Amino acid sequence: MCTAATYKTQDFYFGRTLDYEFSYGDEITITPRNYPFYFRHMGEVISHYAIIGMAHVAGDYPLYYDAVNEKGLAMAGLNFVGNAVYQEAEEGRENVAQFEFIPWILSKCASVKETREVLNKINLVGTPFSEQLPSAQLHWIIADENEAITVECMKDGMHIYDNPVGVLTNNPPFEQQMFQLNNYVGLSPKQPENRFSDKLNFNAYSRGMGALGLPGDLSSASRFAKVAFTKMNSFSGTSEKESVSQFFHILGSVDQQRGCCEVADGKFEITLYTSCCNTNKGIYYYTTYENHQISAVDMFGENLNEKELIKYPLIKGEQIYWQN
Ligand SMILES: C[C@H](CCC(=O)NCCS(=O)(=O)O)[C@H]1CC[C@H]2[C@@H]3[C@H](O)C[C@@H]4C[C@H](O)CC[C@]4(C)[C@H]3C[C@H](O)[C@]12C
Repeated sequence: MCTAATYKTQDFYFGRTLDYEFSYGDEITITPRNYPFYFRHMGEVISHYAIIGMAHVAGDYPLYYDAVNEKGLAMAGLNFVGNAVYQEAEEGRENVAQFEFIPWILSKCASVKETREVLNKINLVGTPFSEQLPSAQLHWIIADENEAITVECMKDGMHIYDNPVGVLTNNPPFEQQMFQLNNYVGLSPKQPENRFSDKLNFNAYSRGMGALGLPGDLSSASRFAKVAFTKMNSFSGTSEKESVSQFFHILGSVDQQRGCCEVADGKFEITLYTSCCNTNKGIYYYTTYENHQISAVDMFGENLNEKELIKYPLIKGEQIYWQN
């Protein structure tokens, strides 16, 4: 399972949890402006916007999971198993392989508005990256500081939804996730008022009872409601540190601990990493399952006119600050 969210204070933040039972070998990867992209069906793009994000780099190609470009457009792919259906390549259309989707959009679009136009022309195809890395069944959230959308390719074609809540998890399809939020309309961060019956006396014996009924399990539909409630009611200062801290708390509401989601005998899905990107400043913050200290890579700290990928391995292992 995975969860993605957006958050706006002074700047705009975008990030995700990557929940899985193993890592593909992920690195913070900066694709500078002159790294040549060779798109399988669309040819070469020599110069483009710079991108920073989490990727598995295979054969010098950045297979991005989530990323943001230098214009502040952000995008993440999350599992959509059993629902994602890609098309066959067609003559005369902009055929983009599923693994190229993030590079294709982030290399050329500066906003969601521009993305919508590019999406109208795309035919998202299932061409695999390699025999070892076949097509992943995903859906995507794409966001800038003004709006967010969800893109789902299903058997009846590509759907582009406005995403007013700015979150995405996994199954079921996005329209159903949004519909199910109706179940929680009565929840509130305030203490509950008695609407049950004026013939009974109630005692709000604990704080937090206004949100009683908010799910806490790890299913995708439950995480959608949990993180939507947390994000929509989130309150923080607007400084960088306060915003980043709050963002990690928002995604912390759907963190997966080893042991609670068994996907095969003795194999557990966990939150391998959590990311938070300041899309305005091009800074990629992250924590990993074993390292709660926030680490960061600043895209603009690099020479973005280079041609070679710039990679930073994840810092793993707890960084404990001893006070005596
Ligand atoms: C496994 C990841 C998604 C995690 C997730 O959503 N878990 C939910 C589990 S569940 O459904 O709810 O059960 C996805 C997100 C991005 C994916 C990667 C990216 O799409 C980039 C390439 C794409 C290649 O086609 C396959 C390898 C790959 C390197 C992908 C491997 C894997 O499918 C990733 C890492």
